Amino acid sequence: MRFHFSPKTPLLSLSSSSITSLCLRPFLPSAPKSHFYPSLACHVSTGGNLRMDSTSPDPSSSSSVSVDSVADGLKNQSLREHDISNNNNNMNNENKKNNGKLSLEDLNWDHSFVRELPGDPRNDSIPRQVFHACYTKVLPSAEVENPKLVAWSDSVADLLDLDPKEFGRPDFPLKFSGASPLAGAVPYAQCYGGHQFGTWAGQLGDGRAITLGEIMNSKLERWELQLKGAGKTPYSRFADGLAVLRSSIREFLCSEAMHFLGIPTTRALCLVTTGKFVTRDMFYDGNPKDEPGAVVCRVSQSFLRFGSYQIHASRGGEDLGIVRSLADYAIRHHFPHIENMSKSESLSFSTGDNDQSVVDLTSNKYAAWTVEIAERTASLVARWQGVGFTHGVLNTDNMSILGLTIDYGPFGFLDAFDPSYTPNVTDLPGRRYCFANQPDIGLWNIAQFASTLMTANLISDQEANYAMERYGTKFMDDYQAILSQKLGLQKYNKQLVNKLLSNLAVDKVDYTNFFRALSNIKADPSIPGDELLVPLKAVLLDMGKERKEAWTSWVQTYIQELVASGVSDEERKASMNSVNPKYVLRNYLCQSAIDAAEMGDLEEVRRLLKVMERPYDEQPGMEKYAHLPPAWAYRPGVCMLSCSS
Ligand SMILES: Nc1ncnc2c1ncn2[C@@H]1O[C@H](COP(=O)(O)OP(=O)(O)OP(=O)(O)O)[C@@H](O)[C@H]1O
Ligand SMILES: [Mg+2]
Repeated sequence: MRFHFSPKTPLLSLSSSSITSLCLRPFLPSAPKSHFYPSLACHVSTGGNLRMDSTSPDPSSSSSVSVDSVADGLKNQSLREHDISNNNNNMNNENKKNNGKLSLEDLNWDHSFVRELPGDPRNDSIPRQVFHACYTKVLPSAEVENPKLVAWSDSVADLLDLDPKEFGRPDFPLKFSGASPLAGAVPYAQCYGGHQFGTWAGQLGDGRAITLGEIMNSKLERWELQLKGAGKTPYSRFADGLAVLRSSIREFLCSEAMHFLGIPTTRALCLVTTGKFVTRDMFYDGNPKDEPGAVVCRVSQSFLRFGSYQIHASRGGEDLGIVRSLADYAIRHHFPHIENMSKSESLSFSTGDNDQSVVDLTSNKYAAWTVEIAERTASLVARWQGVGFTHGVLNTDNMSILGLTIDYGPFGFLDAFDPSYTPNVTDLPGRRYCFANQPDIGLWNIAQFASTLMTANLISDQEANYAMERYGTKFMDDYQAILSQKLGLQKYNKQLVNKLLSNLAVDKVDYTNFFRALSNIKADPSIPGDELLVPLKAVLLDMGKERKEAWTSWVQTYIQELVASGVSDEERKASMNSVNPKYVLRNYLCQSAIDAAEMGDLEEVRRLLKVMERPYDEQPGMEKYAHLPPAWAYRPGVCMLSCSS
């Protein structure tokens, strides 16, 4: 694969044939290629094209759930419920209690971001363009009344060395709704920009997320804490700075579900309700609805995004120096191996077939950094494809430089296999961010990022090309390895995979349940043809003769491959079940938990978290969480969502 990249010519005359071949383009509705590859303009265009849905609070609006019923329901949750010792049967945690575990007051804060990078001299939250600065110090300001803890993650507390007993403190919800300050925090909102749906949108920034600072744990890991939904900042533009319980439950649960699936992601420490209502326009009927407000405390080693760099490059002039400072900052704290890169390491790569030029990554740390970001992104997207995760809004402001899944908005896991699936109604016209396009979009976003660094003179066009090339190679390698593991095979068999994906799409087979059931196939070529589909009968539903024959033929080929691999059925089943989850956070499961929580019953959110913490285990008694979506799941707002939340 060879890309031509120059700041002067529009990028992405790129032929990403090797990626698109895996992207099931043949199954997609036709969308003009140019839609996916608009010209690269981040360093020349400053035109705003904001796509955020606005909110219009309307006091006269009717609401299906009254403020009082929810408030009462939430009030009834006694503090005893939040006592983590009642909830935590894990002996390890029991042993660790008070053994190196810290209270909120004892957390080890550091504030490297505000200390090392330029800040906004103003600290008000009036919406404005913030120039020459990476952040604005602002305090959480969401209105709060009797906030309640909805859910929490023991495993994230563990990352922070936080004593899980702290979740039971009466003032915990006040602190994590932002109503009462957390000792040691220095809150700020980050300035960033981004390409939204392929168009440069100018300054975006943390419009409703407020970072409290970074916590250094006993392993000297740095963890940034951020309250999402904590009120307005200078980056809120025309919106309210708030988040609703519905979207916060989705973000909280999916952050943790993805982590336990083994997919790099930002994490979530806790979710609290604010006790106040927030009005949102519903995309499906255009009516405003009052919903309970909420705040999620997100945790990540860093929330730096591609857009964190783009905004400064787009402004040019002295702000180009900020791109460099931000790159130095990221490398220093999050890519120390690159900082310490030894010249003696052999890191030279040929850039093309003719081999006229060689990229030496040891001579430019920014190039090595770009390549690593490209590879991490490729690896992340490959993992998404493996579990059927569709992000829904892969704008460059939602792309983490650490290769983490970030921003759980209108995401969705595939139920029936459909490469053109997008969970985001805003995306329906072009399906830019549909499941099958994610690998290409990852590359498009890397191209924007690389271009940003070129604009700041940190990398050459050759190095940018090389990073994109590495994206393609890494994606292919990881995707093929993941698909092979899912099939229980040591070697990637392209024909077998292509035929399988085609069959899955034709028959709209449930992606998760299919792979889980597949481990029941025995590597026995003597099984008669009419019995071959028996192990799959729960997942291959309502099939005519022709389709049965297509599947039988595929299973026959598959069995031949299994026999050739020589692995025992038991061993293969165990290894397949360790990569093919039984439980994924299907949108309808989220919705059930949301419906219950909005009525004041918080148990379903907590139960769902527990199930999603062990996605690869059978979990007897929890089988209903692996069921296909019921008919009601197809109502608008459940499997199809909007960005506005
Ligand atoms: N209710 C809101 N109030 C203020 N700003 C908002 C609101 N919703 C979204 N934004 C801002 O709009 C931009 C794009 O929104 P997007 O849906 O990607 O982000 P988000 O879900 O708020 O944030 P994040 O990427 O931090 O998870 C971001 O700058 C975001 O902060
Ligand atoms: Mg976002």
